[in-house]
Formats: sequence, structure tokens, C-alpha cells
Amino acid sequence: MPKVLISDKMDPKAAQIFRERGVEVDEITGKTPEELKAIIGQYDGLAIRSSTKVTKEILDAATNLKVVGRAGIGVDNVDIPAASAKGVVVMNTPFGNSITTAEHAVALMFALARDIPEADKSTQAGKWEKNRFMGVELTNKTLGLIGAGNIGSIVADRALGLKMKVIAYDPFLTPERAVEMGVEKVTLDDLLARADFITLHTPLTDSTRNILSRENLAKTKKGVRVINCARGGLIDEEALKDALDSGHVAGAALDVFVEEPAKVSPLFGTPGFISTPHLGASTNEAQVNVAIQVAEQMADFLVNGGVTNALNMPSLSAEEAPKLKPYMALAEQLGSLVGQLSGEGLMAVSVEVEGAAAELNQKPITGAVLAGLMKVYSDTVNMVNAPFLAKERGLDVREVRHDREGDYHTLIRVSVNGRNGERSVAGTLFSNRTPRLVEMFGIKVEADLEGDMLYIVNDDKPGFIGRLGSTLGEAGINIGTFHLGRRSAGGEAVLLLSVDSPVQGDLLKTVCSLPGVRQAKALRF
Ligand SMILES: NC(=O)c1ccc[n+]([C@@H]2O[C@H](COP(=O)([O-])OP(=O)(O)OC[C@H]3O[C@@H](n4cnc5c(N)ncnc54)[C@H](O)[C@@H]3O)[C@@H](O)[C@H]2O)c1
Ligand SMILES: O=C(O)[C@H](O)COP(=O)(O)O
Repeated sequence: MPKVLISDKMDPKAAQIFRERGVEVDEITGKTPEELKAIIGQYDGLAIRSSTKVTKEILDAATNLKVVGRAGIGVDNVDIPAASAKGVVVMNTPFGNSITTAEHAVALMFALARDIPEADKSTQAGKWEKNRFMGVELTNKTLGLIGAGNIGSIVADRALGLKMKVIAYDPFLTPERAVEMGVEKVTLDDLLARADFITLHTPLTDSTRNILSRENLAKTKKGVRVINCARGGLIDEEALKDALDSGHVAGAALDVFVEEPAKVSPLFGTPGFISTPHLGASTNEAQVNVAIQVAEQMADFLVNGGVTNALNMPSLSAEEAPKLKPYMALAEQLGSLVGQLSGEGLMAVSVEVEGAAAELNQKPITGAVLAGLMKVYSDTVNMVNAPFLAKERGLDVREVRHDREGDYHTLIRVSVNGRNGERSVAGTLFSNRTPRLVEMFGIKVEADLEGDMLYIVNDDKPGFIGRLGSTLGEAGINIGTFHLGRRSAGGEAVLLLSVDSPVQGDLLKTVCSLPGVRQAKALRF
């Protein structure tokens, strides 16, 4: 039974779903990195929010880990390249808390417009300072969105309902989508110059880090109010403090900080500054949503192989997964066969599908071919890290889907180009279930690729099979199955034998020296 650790506070629905789906679960929150390192080796899955930092060190200690599930959106607390390199799938729940977070941004916008936190403090202190608090109306004001994705577009919708004018800077926002959203697509400089309120809704990346830098804050309209419910690091906090102190920025509300938990900040105590402790996603509704989603996604993956919302692997629905399973087994065997036969120096691989295979999602098939192929280089390769390994090695990967009717109802062909020229193998599924090799290097040869095998290319001459049988028999090697194909009578022949124990060392040399043998190689599946 797979085992998952929930390491951040999560709605109890998550644990309930894991158990209902046949996944064992432990909930242990608040561990230090060292403590987490000590226990992570027991788990197949790790369910987190933003507190747990899934660093390379944690991943290195996670010897059984297959999936990290983020109950939420931002995955900047997960080292995704390190997870990919280790073959660990990283998934998030990209929509579960979007409405809640958008509402928090709107709440902070209202709080800034009417200075609600300060007015509350003063009133509860018995001061009744009616003349001190003079707010601004939102109606007809311009809201500048930096980032117009899921959350940004919900904020835009709510702001339009408040009769605000919404302008958006997002390099990936198409003009059509901007029209659909009812916003004006603008440049960053235009947004900075025109917005009365600016709200940030981008991930933290190299292109967004410090997007509200000192220089950009200086370009904003005097009296602007700024809201950040996305990620700390999007705003230069020191520069924001100076802009608040000088009165250039009339107010700023931050839910997120460069350092979290933010126990100290230059901004604390600054007039016009409002803060919340990363509460964007903290509503009952959002927490139930993300807990359910993350547990369902992780359980689907661990139990059925379904992949949803993964950031480092193509999606594979729970319905597709069982259909694809035998294809992935075939694809991995074919990849492994060409990988073992080609060795180092591969430059390109092409994965072709035809017949029933052409109706399927090809990405997982290609991933499985690459996993089989890359096993030659690494024991820890799987479908997640194989594409990254392939890229690292500069392997050119091509996918081809044929509409044509072939000899088989379904076929996968894997061709590689390397130092030894091009090689191609093909396989089908018997009874839609059992993988079977059907062709090697243009020669028809049918074989089940399993266990220890011996591959031989030889001249098709009488007496060879007898000599080979005697050689193996004398060495105590039992032959399980024997598969033969030839290019033409008397020409090049290919033999694939399954053997009960591996043919290695001197015995392999003896086989290689048998008359007529051009090549012999031990294979393992
Ligand atoms: N405070 C919270 O508790 C909380 C809750 C949920 C999400 N978030 C954060 O909110 C952010 C946005 O989430 P989302 O679901 O809307 O993400 P999303 O991926 O749907 O949208 C992000 C948008 O940012 C845009 N973008 C990327 N680079 C940009 C750049 N250089 N300049 C301008 N725009 C750029 C993208 O094109 C995209 O449209 C994420 O960082 C997420 O982690 C915070
Ligand atoms: O990216 C997110 O989903 C938010 O930052 C929420 O983070 P949390 O789950 O720690 O509240």
C-alpha cells in the first residue's frame, strides 16, 4: 500500500480521501528540515502547502518518493528541477484557491481605500477620529493588474463589477482574451503611469522578481495604492517603505513577504501599510477544495498511474492510465531494446505510433520509450526524469502519428540514430494486453522481451542453431524461448533467445567466436 506524508496543515478531507483510496497516510506537521529528512525515506508521496520546503537535500533523502502534491498554486517552495532529476512528479491544484485569493486582494483594496485597519484600531482605542480618516472611492478608479491569469482575471471581474477601469500588463495575455475579460492590455510603463491601484498576480520568476523595483515604483502615479497577494519578492520592500514614507505611495497591502514567516520587516509600523500573514488562500472553502484535489490527484497517481496538474510531466487521466499501461510497458521494452543494443552516442530517437496506438495520448508512450532507453545510463530513470535526461544529453526526440493502416492493429516503432547508424524496432500488443516485439532492424522477428535474453546476428547457414544450442547446453544454460528472423534465405539472421541465466563473460566470447556469428549481446528486461 502506498504511503503519504502530509507535512503542512491541511483540511482533514485530504487524509480521509487518501485512506478511502487505499493510501496509508501520516500527518506530521511543523518538522524542521533535518527532522523531515530523517523520515521522508518511508513515503511514496508528500502532500504540502507553502511551509514545507522541498529542497534537493530533502529529495536526496526521499528514496521512495514518487510524487509531491501541493495543496495550492505556488510551487516556489519545491525544487522542481531537482524533483524532475530524481523522477519525482510535482503536482499542484491550480484553481482550488483562486477565487478566495482574488477576494483577499479585493478585500485589501477596500481596506487600503478606506484605511480600515487603522480606523478600527483608533476607534477601539476610544478615539473616534472621524476627521482623520478620509478615504477614496473605487468607482471610476483605474486598477492595474500585473499578471492576468486565473487569479488576476477573477480580480478583474470583481473590479469591473465595482465600476473600476481595469488595465493589465501580462506579456502572455492575448488581445482576444483581454477583450473577453473586459480589460485594456497595456505595457508595464503605461500601467505604472496610469493605475490608481496596482495588484500583483504573477508567479515569482526571474522575469517577475522585483517587478515593482525602486525604479518602477518611482514611475507610478503619486498616491498609488499597491496590493500583493501573489509572492514576496515581486516588490522591493525597502523601496516600498521609502515610497510610503515620502507619500508617493499612499498605501500598500502585502499578504506575502520576501522572508516568510515575516516576523520583522522594514515595512512594519509604516503609516499606510497593511499586512496579513499569507492568508490569501485561507478560507474554509478554498482549503477544502485544495485538500480534496491534492489527495485525489496524488491517490490517482499512486494507485492508478493517472497524472493531473503535474508541472514536470504530461497529464494522463485516470481513465487513460489503464488503457495506456500495456502500451507503456511495450514502449519501455522497445526503448530498452534499442538502448541496450545501441549503447552510448545516440543523437536522435523517433517514436512512431499507428493503428490503435495512434488514437492514444502519445506523450506517456514517448516518456516510457525514453525511460527504457535511458536505463542504459541510469538505474533511477523513470518517465518523469527520462525526458530531462534525454534533453541533457542533447537527444533529439521526434514523435510521429500515422493515420495509415498497417499489418498490425496497433504498433509502436522506435528508431534511433547514433554512431552505428539508424536502428529501428517495432512491437505490438497481443489481445490488447501483452507486449510483443515484431520487428528488429527491418527483419520480422516475434518475441516477448522479458528476463535474460541473448541477441545474436549471424549468417543464415545450416548447423548454426545446433552449434549454439550445444554451446549453451554445455555451459548449463537453459533456453526458454527461441525466436528467429532473417532478411533472406542464407542472408543476415537475427536470433533472440530467452535464457534462464545470463550469458556473460567467457561464454559470451565463445558464442561470439562461433562460425557465422556477426554480433552477440546479452540483454536484460
Ligand atoms: N497569497 C496567497 O495565499 C496565494 C494564493 C494563491 C496563489 N497565490 C499566488 O498568486 C500567483 C498567481 O496565481 P494564478 O493562479 O493567477 O497563476 P496563473 O499562472 O494563472 O497566472 C499568472 C499570470 O502571470 C503572468 N505572468 C508571467 N510572467 C509575467 C511577467 N513577467 N509579467 C506579467 N505577467 C506575467 C502569466 O502570463 C499568467 O497569466 C502565484 O504566484 C501564486 O502562487 C498566492
Ligand atoms: O500559492 C498558493 O496556493 C498560496 O500561496 C497559498 O499558500 P498556503 O497553502 O500556504 O496558504
